[in-house]
Amino acid sequence: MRTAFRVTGLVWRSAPWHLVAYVVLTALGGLTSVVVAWLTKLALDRLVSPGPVGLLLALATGIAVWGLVGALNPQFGQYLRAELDRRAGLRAKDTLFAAVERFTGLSRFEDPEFLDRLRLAEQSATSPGQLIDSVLVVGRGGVTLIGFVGALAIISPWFTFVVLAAAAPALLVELRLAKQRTEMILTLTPIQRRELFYASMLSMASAAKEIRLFGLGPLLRGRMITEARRGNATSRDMDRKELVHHGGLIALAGTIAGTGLVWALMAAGAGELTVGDVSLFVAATAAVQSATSAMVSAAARVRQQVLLFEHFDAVISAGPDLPEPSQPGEISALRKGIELRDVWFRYSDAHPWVLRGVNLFLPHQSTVALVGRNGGGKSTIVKLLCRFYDPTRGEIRWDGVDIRDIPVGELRTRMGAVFQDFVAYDFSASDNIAIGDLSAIADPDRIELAARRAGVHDAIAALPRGYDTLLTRAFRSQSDVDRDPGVVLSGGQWQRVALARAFLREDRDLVILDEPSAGLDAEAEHEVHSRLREIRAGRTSLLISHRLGTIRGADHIAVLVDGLIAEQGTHCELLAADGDYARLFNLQAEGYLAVTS
Ligand SMILES: Nc1ncnc2c1ncn2[C@@H]1O[C@H](COP(=O)(O)OP(=O)(O)OP(=O)(O)O)[C@@H](O)[C@H]1O
Repeated sequence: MRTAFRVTGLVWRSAPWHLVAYVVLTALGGLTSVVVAWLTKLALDRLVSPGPVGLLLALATGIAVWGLVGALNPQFGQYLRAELDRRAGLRAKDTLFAAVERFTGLSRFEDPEFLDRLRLAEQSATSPGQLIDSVLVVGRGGVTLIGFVGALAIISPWFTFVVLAAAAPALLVELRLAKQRTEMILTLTPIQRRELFYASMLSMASAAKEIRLFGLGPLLRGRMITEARRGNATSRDMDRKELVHHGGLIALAGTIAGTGLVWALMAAGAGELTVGDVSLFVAATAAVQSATSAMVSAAARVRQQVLLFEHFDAVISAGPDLPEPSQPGEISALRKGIELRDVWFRYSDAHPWVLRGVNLFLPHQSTVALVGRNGGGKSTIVKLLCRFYDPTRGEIRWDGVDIRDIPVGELRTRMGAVFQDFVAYDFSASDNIAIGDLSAIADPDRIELAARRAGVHDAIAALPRGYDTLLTRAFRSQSDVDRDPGVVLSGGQWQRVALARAFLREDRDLVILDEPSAGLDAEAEHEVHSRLREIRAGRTSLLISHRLGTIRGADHIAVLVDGLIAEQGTHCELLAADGDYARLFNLQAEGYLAVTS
């Protein structure tokens, strides 16, 4: 009931007048058949024993008018129902994704159960009007039922009882089916998500190269079809169950109606019923049966929709994924530095340890470079600094304050970052740069300056519509004037767009650069690193790069081995120590020497 009220509240807030109109229309819909049946009975009786013509005319007009109301009702109802869904669906979607936005960490997006639930929530958010509709069908059925049960009871009380009693097993059967259908939807959700994944891979430009070169099409298509078959088998089972049960219920209703008709005709033949009574009996039996069956299946649908809507409710009322500070501390401009103190981390209890007691200090206004093997945990440290996860053990302190005690939004406004796996959005070039700082979205000068500093201005200026060019070929511009297709940037150009985002945030207290020059040619790398030195000058920064030549100028270099900082110092100190860093550095240097010799 609580969920049903919440949905009603949502629909009411989204479209109150449409809801009122829909309720009135539904009630009228329920009344129409009762009124028409009674008027028909009276008109037929009048025909058999003629009276004043005026009365017959009034009855005939009444039947015609109510018949017209009955015919138009579904059309208006359909429009109102669709409008309710559109308006309430919009609000529900907004509410749902606003709730998703409130999850500040990443763990929920890596939890298949949560993702299944989110999909169910999305599905129920698309048509919250369905639940209202089903409730109203129950109400409309109620109105029809009351109207006809009276008529039927006058003609035959025992038969009324039989017709109504037949609805009880139907209700039980429908409720059971609704429960099973809900369970089926839960089973189907992960199957459908996988099927959707394969289908999107098959139509995604970014995957098209490998799919074609490696001949992956049949594999992906085969897997997609396997999932679709699995889904079909699950829903087929359910459909068969419904067929059997509904078939049984319809056979029962038909038998009762047929028996009733035989009795009514025999009674009319014996003079116990009038022709009008027979007409009313037939109409009442059909109406009571269809109203009870509609009510019963609508009641079952209400139950199913409530169960599904509970997933929507669960997502929008889910607590924070990262604990919020009970007494949030103030975050001020960084003055001393950021310290990782005995930080241990694993992605979940089922995952191995990635960090095993990292101690690292990022002093104010200096650059710390982090190096280590692939999978060593460097990007994980970045994610912890941004508080996408909390350390499993240990703490990270911002000028001595645990970052868990600082509101996460404020912490993040103090940071700029180029992530190793930055996102190439299907937006215009201008918007793609403004991603770095949305306050620049309407400031073309700031965007251009950032692009110039990242060395990508000339490339963007040369595009068909300059900064307004879409950086994707999956969509067309929405402008009526311009139907130019978008363009695809090269990997290195994208890398520079990501750098331009960082330039927009260069005034932040902490700048994180995770492989910022990956994909750049040697000249560009050299140029970009000299520009990055500009960003880093006088700021606190963390630089991650596998090209050790680009980090030798860092104030401090830390080497991450087996989840621990194995050595740290300046480039010269580490070379002198002749440890891991010296070995890796010499290995790379030898590679360059070998080419030149
Ligand atoms: N979201 C995640 N869930 C589970 N394990 C993860 C996740 N992200 C990373 N890992 C694991 O954590 C370990 C460290 O990964 P991380 O990306 O931090 O390494 P890295 O040092 O940045 O590597 P690279 O030099 O290749 O970029 C790897 O074993 C990786 O498989």
